Amino acid sequence: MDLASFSHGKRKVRIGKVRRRPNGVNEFVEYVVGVQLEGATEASFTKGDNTMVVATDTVKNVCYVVAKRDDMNSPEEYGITLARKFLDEYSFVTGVRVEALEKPWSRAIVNGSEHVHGFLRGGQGEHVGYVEMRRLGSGISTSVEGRIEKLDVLKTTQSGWEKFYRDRYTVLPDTDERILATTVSVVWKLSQTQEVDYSSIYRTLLNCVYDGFFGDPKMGKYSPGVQNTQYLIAHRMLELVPEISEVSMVLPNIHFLPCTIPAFVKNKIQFEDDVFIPTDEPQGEIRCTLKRPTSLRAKY
Ligand SMILES: O=c1[nH]c(=O)c2[nH]c(=O)[nH]c2[nH]1
Repeated sequence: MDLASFSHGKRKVRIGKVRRRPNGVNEFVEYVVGVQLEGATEASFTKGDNTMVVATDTVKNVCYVVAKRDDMNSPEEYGITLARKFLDEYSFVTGVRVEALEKPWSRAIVNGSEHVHGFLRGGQGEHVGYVEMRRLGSGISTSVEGRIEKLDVLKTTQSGWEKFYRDRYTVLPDTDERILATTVSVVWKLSQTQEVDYSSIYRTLLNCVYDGFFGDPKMGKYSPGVQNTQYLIAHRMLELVPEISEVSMVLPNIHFLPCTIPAFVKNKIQFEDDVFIPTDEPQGEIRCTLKRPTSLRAKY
């Protein structure tokens, strides 16, 4: 029997970090980190020989050592520093995969002013950095992905789903008026990993989601379907951020059903796009990946 693939590490390493600025303002970030190490550790699986295995407890400790030294400005940067530390420290480790997820905390506003050291669990989704670093000849190869996860968004109008394919199994009527709700997941690949402002890219891409999904604050923007809205958001992301080569999005369509329960019908109460029944499942699931055409890829 062949041992086809193997690695080991720690997941769910939770780290909180306070940056105390000289002006008395404190910043706070919380990360949840996962690390997998690759190397010649077959013997620990096949023979119980652990001599070349960095204990997962040590892996966890290294996460905290790097958190002490790194500014933790973005999950991507922290992931790069952490992956590099494992390769520098352990010559027998050949590859590292790091996932760092930033939990959303936002500064508290008290009586209209930003608090210097108070934070609220904020609801703007989660920012994840994913780094793979491997020894390659005498050098090191690095690939970095950023992600937005668990970003719940909803709009109460300016959404429809019409003129889709119909057959004898179709019951859904056309509509140009519905609630559109989803939990946004985006993954973007970086075509360069040095001198990248990962936080700024994250904020720009988050804004692409807001802009593409909600549209103008007064007017909104009509969505003819999750497919088109998703495509336009990903397209705008690639237009605005030259450092990314590829964007993938997964958008569930979380259905809010018109409330037409028998009590409504019996009492001649009309549904007027007002009372809905929120549902958890089933959900539509719409996916796409957009890549920059090869000829237009930035040359780094
Ligand atoms: O935006 C949508 N895309 C679909 O593919 C679909 N299918 C469906 O039943 N409702 C919707 N809505």
